[in-house]
Amino acid sequence: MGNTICTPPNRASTYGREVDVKASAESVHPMPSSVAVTIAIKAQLAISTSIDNSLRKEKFEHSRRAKILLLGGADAGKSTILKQMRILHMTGFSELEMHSFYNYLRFNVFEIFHEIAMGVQENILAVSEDEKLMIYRFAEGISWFIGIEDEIETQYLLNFLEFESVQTFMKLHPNYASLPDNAHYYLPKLHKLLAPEHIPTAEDILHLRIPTTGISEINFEFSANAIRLIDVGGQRTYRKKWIHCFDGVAAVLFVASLAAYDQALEGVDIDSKPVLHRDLFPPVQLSEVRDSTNEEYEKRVNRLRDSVKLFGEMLRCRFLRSSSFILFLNKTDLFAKKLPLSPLSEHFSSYDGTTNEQASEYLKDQFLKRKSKNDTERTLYSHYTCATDTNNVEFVFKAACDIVFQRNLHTTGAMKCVQ
Ligand SMILES: Nc1nc2c(ncn2[C@@H]2O[C@H](COP(=O)(O)OP(=O)(O)OP(=O)(O)O)[C@@H](O)[C@H]2O)c(=O)[nH]1
Ligand SMILES: [Mg+2]
Repeated sequence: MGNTICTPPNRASTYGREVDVKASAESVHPMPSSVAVTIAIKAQLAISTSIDNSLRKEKFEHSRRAKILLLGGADAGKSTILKQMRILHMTGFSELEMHSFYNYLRFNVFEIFHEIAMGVQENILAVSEDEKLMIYRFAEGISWFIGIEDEIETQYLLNFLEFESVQTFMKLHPNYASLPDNAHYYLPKLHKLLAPEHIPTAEDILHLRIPTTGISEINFEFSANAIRLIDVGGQRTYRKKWIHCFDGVAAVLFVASLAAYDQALEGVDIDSKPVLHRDLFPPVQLSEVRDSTNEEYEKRVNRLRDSVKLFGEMLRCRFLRSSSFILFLNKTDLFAKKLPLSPLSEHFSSYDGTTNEQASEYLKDQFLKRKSKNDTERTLYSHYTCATDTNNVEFVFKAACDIVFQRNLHTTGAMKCVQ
């Protein structure tokens, strides 16, 4: 995904060049071997000095950069924030990248339809035989689509949305818990998105769901500060890699999705080939999560509880003790949409509020109270964010940087509430 990763100069290839210099010098001007050796040693020394200088320069560049780490559970919005930084403070996406995102976009659309098909199968009984067959196929996964021409495939996709059962389901469950969050953005503009000539726009790319599996970083300048922003994969299997980034961290931006309060951890935890992966591990069904009264079970499967727990673990991590912690309570747009239809009290039994603001404050408290009483040195800051909204991210990132760089602490607007 075109992340800028700084790699040190390649010593092997440079040494390779040294051999060439020696060989070509000898072939053009044959000379006594002792003179040739002296020249070769001098050339080698010059190359070595130049490598050392560039390594020193790079080390200096890195050391003057503030290292900011994006942490948080899967699907929280970390990579979306990194993409926003590329749009805001770098050159955005190249045309080539824009093109390459088209296939991801189609995958994401399949993923949405797969989830809808699973929901229809479970909740809607009376459908015609034709519809039943198609819904069964989409619920099955993507494999039967392989080999079908793009045009026919697009027709299948567009027809699917017209099915009465699908429309009824979407009306009854517009915020079905395992429906991917980007469904609200992609579904209304499906005709346009699936057209073969369509080149994904920056907004389309911001809504893509591509789980991060490794560690990526970008370097950029912001308000006279040099920043090194690092993004990691939030799925549990990838968290063991995080430790490699914990050295010299100026700040942790911990991203948590507020909209995850009714989502099951296992159900939404997907791999880079989401549909195929789900064939092997079917999602935890919505009814299972809702009906659960066992707190231990809820803890195990609720995505937001997992995020709260993870936040506590990061706060206690000894390598991050001197890092600032800024909590991004993300996906405020989806949270506001789903709250009236999926009450918070059904998932967090101690919640007894009624408004959007009370619900978001309650969830914020769940995070903030994870800070140990002995941790008196650090102040926790939090923001409500919508990572797909470029203006909002620009604002909160600036506020976060003010905190990180110890400036304008009193005017950051931290703890801003959801509107
Ligand atoms: N509507 C909405 N969608 C969001 C928001 N933030 C992120 N998303 C979407 O949520 C999905 C997941 O976002 P990512 O940025 O890939 O999540 P991540 O934290 O990097 O996930 P991992 O790489 O698995 O750790 C994408 O489809 C994003 O477009 C938000 O504030 N609002
Ligand atoms: Mg990511």
